[in-house]
Amino acid sequence: MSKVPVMEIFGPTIQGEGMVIGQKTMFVRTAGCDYSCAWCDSAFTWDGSGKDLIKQMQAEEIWDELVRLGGNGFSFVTLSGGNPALLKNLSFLVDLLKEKGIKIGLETQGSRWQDWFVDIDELTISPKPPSSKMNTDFDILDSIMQRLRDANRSNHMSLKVVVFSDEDYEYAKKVHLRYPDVPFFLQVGNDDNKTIDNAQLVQQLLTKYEWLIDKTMLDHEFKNVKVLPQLHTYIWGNKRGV
Ligand SMILES: C[S@@+](CC[C@H](N)C(=O)[O-])C[C@H]1O[C@@H](n2cnc3c(N)ncnc32)[C@H](O)[C@@H]1O
Ligand SMILES: Nc1nc2[nH]cc(C(=O)O)c2c(=O)[nH]1
Ligand code: SF4
Ligand SMILES: [Mg+2]
Repeated sequence: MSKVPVMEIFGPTIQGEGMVIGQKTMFVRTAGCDYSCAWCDSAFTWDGSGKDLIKQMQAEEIWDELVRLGGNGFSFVTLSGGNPALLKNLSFLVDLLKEKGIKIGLETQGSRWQDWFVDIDELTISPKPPSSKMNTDFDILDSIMQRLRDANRSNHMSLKVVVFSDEDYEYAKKVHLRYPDVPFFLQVGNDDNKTIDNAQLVQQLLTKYEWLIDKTMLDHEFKNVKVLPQLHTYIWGNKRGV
């Protein structure tokens, strides 16, 4: 059937990350991931802790929920997870959103390809650095980047690497230099993704943001790059569904 496992639908909120940071958007978060990043801030999508929240939904049901939450006050929907790229059937939702005139964003890590990627307006590929404990399959990543280029999607995609350490930073640079023409974003890692002490979290994140900016500004090999915070964490901390 044409259903997909949905973990949560929320919004309107702002896109807190990457190429369309600040964009008013709704979110559809799918369940399941082929990775298990050490610092995943959405581990409930894959570690079993959120399994009772998973709903198998048709595209029309997802649309109804988006409209129930957002009324006619939204024009952008971001698909995230988990890894939405595990789900061939998301093509039905992508088609429906296009039909409704809604712009679509996607967050994925670059481990899987889906044909519906070419219909995404703002596609973020976020390969994972060493601190995640995941290994990047660069053959797969190369083929995804090539397919997107071949489909003339270069203006609709970007790379985003989350950085927690010097080693992560070097990995990020390697990714950037491998695909130098693709818009590239560095993002501050949140290594305290359980705390409810927002004041302390923000202090910590600001310090790390300054560290990442300082490092990048002194680096002559990293030229055309944007250094961003994970904006929503500076506003809502680790709260879910925002
Ligand atoms: C939860 S993931 C879901 C989409 C997809 N699985 C991916 O990783 O790109 C969405 C984004 O959040 C980032 N992220 C996850 N945990 C984070 C953390 N603790 N600090 C900063 N960014 C994080 C990921 O790197 C990714 O760019
Ligand atoms: N506001 C907000 N922006 C986000 N950008 C990427 C998110 C994600 O979890 O994929 C996310 C999220 O969960 N909330
Ligand atoms: S790839 Fe994304 S959702 Fe999957 S574990 Fe890593 S950060 Fe979490
Ligand atoms: Mg998130």
